[in-house]
Amino acid sequence: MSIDRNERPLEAGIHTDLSGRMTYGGYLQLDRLLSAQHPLSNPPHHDEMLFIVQHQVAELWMKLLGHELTAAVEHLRNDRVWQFGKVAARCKRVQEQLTAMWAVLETLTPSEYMQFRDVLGPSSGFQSLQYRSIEFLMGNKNAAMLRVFEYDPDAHARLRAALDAPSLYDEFLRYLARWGHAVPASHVERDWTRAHVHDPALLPVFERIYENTDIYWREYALCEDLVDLETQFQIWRFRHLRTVMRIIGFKRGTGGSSGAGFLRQALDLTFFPELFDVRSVIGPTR
Ligand code: HEM
Ligand SMILES: N[C@@H](CC(=O)c1ccccc1NC=O)C(=O)O
Repeated sequence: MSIDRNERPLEAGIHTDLSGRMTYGGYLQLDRLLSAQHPLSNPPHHDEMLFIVQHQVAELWMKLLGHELTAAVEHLRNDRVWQFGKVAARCKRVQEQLTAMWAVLETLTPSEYMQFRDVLGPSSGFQSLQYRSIEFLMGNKNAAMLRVFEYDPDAHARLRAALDAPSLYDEFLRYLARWGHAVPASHVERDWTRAHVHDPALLPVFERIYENTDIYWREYALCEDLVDLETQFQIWRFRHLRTVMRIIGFKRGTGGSSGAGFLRQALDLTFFPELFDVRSVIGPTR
């Protein structure tokens, strides 16, 4: 019995003749994925691998998040509330992964990072197409961000498409209008390229939902999903800021910004402001 030798025997059914057949590495294209980590420091700095892998993994999770959020918007557009909830639940789990990742990067000391930071030149996460697309998809539109992508016409066109399309919040407000809620017409048809700006006229809509959850339980569940998504997004931004402060303090960013001060301003951006504001006007209900 080979278990005595602390070995697990192969079972007879296990495939060992895999030439010309679908394999693990082939299906996942691991040869491409795992040959895309090239430290630029010379000689290679041990910690640059962490920096590269950390960003690549974040971009992979963002790929899934963008994919799921796009589906979520489509579900809302077609009144598929249950399907929306299912996709939103997955998005939240992905966001948790993205947030938990900061703890890995925080093992990089300030002086280790300074030993290879110069190889980054003017590159910065500020130029992440996927990150900016997700922000646009959620509703933080900002046409000025497109300028950063002028060097790459394909990326520019993709971000432009995200700017032009209704966001998650836009589709949510349109959903509410379709289902009889008093959403002002200015939210049902508008210039989608503009960021949503806080509108007190939306408060009665949400007040009615939050004060009558037994009637509007569908709408309430949707609202709370959006609140979760925004909260998770803000936690990611906050953890990014704290990691940045811990590693480069208040140095300027490689992307040309003031650094921590610039990132802190992002904490004041909001996707679904009325969903937080409504709580200030809710009274006791019986
Ligand atoms: C040593 C680690 C890191 C430092 C020191 C850092 C620093 C910065 C700074 C200073 C900015 C502002 C733009 C600039 O001037 O460069 C920025 C933006 C950004 N970084 Fe990082 N970052 C780090 C890691 C990461 C990681 C792991 C990601 C994940 C993809 C990331 C994603 C972003 C994004 C998306 C922005 C744009 C944020 C916005 O527009 O509000 N960063 N980063
Ligand atoms: N902005 C960072 C550099 C940086 O973190 C970075 C550089 C290249 C690719 C991704 C990056 N991550 C986030 O900004 C810095 O100022 O050190």
